[in-house]
Amino acid sequence: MQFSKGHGTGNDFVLLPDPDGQLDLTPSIVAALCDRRRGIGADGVLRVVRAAKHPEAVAYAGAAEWFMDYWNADGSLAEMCGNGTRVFTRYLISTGLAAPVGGTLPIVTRSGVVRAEVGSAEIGVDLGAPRIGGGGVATLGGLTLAGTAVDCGNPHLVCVLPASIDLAGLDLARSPGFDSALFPDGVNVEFVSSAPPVAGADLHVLMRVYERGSAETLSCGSGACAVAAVALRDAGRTAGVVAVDVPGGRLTLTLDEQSCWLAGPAVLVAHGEIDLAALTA
Ligand SMILES: N[C@@H](CCC[C@H](N)C(=O)O)C(=O)O
Repeated sequence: MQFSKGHGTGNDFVLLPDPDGQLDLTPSIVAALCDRRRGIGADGVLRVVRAAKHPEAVAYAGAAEWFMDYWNADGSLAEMCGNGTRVFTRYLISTGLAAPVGGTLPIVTRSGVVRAEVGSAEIGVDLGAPRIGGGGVATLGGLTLAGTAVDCGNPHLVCVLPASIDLAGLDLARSPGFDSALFPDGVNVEFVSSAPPVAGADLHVLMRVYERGSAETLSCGSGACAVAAVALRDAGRTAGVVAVDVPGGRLTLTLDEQSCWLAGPAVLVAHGEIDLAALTA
């Protein structure tokens, strides 16, 4: 089976072209593909399938041709993947499967249709306005950290660290604890600290994330949207540009009441063939 490998600020994906929805993709195949020793290795899988050919996307086939069928590294499904939509767009354009019209390309996700905007190096995507919810807590080692629930299509808990806690020193080798009554389907947990001002942004923060289904990753686009929304709220603003530095690079978030543009690099690094039978043997 053909595959490509790509990443957005180090959040990496295996892309599987399956335009007619014929591949019987299973959680165990996804987990094997994402295995960094026995498989290709990735934070998730993006199956590239026509919306008209996938039962979860067919209702949107009039609005967008392609469905990003996103799977986490552990084989679970997620509603949204911000960096995934940007890498998916790069793949569609570079393979000639789609071309932007007026610079934009619509993509179907489990969370509805998002609009990607294609620049030469960067790809931006409008994930829609994040919905800020109530408070929650994350536990990590001996720490109990206050957070804010944010819905970006998928669930997030944004924990802004007190100045006394060093972001780089957090041990994210294991999942943080969270309130499963508040997040019955699990949650992506972001840890945030402030950073000195940078040109072109109203606010600048540092972020690490422990992703539902993928453990700690170098970047999370929807997580960066959630973090930017909380940073703007805490600054008493409803709109603005937030630079979010993740271990894999910089994402730029531009928010107003209606939209959240997530922009950053999206690159394809490999194309090849994988033996699915050997992978799961
Ligand atoms: N890395 C992604 C988010 C992927 C899905 C997430 N792990 C979940 O289960 O919700 C991003 O860039 O948004």
